[in-house]
Amino acid sequence: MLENVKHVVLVLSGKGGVGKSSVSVQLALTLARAGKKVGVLDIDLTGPNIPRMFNVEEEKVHQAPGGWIPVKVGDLGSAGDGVGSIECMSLGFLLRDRGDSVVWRGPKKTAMVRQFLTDVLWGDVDYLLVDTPPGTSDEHISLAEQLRSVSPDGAIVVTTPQAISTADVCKELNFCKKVGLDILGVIENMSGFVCPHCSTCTNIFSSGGGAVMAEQFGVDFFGAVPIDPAFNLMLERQKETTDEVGLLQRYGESKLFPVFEGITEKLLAKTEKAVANGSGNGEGG
Ligand SMILES: Nc1ncnc2c1ncn2[C@@H]1O[C@H](COP(=O)(O)OP(=O)(O)OP(=O)(O)O)[C@@H](O)[C@H]1O
Ligand code: SF4
Repeated sequence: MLENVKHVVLVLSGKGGVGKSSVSVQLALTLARAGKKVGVLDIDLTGPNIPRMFNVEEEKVHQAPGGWIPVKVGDLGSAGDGVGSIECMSLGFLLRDRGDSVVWRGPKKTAMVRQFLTDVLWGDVDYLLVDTPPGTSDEHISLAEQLRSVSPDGAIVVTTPQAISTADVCKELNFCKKVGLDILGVIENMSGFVCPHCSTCTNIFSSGGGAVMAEQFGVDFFGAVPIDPAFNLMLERQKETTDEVGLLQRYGESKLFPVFEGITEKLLAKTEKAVANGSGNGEGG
């Protein structure tokens, strides 16, 4: 139920493993630091990573009379005044065994996604980020058509420098056009490597292609995000961390945070301008 959701933003990629889920998580953290109430809907049925990344994989989803109640990410801590909130919903919460994988055929997946879009009791949410399964196949086209029913503000396309040198990104952008999804912006992830010893950022692969490609397609380039092993460690060590410092504050110290602050500013400028012009998520207020 999306009545109280102001903006719906899809996070897409043509290929798996390019960092779609970590981009969704970082957008959520940065938006929450900016005071926004954020929902993350993980419909990546083959690899529902969001619960693990937010360290809520042991949580149970409760069923209320009107639908599922999303799981609140509890350990955000304080990162100053006016901090928002994050809640999430993922197929991962519904699998009996966390190690189970989903080997469903198209119609069953489509039914599950429909249920996820209609039967989750989101409260007042400023931004609902939808982490979608990777790909541009026929199955994804029908999924994207379903997603259009929730009147998204548009899609953020995640790519990597390697993908830019192939036809993958063009395929992704053409896919969005074909299914009538607005592209809010492109993010080039894994663009360079932040050394864990001296913090120097080195371009391992070519970089800058994302910006050039975005220009060629006439879409906005939101930013280039380097690989930072410390970011992975931060997520992995959440269970062992016993100090009072919450996830928002810890992420605020990450080398990737300033990059996502820039990306989030562009997202806010674009989506809030659309509302001012009267073309935001049709479901929300
Ligand atoms: N910029 C980055 N710095 C460090 N690690 C990263 C970065 N981006 C992604 N990763 C790591 O790479 C791995 C794959 O990323 P992620 O799960 O976000 O990709 P995905 O595109 O969502 O994959 P899938 O297609 O399986 O859903 C994860 O372990 C993630 O933490
Ligand atoms: S980036 Fe280069 S100089 Fe810096 S620690 Fe790593 S290897 Fe050494």
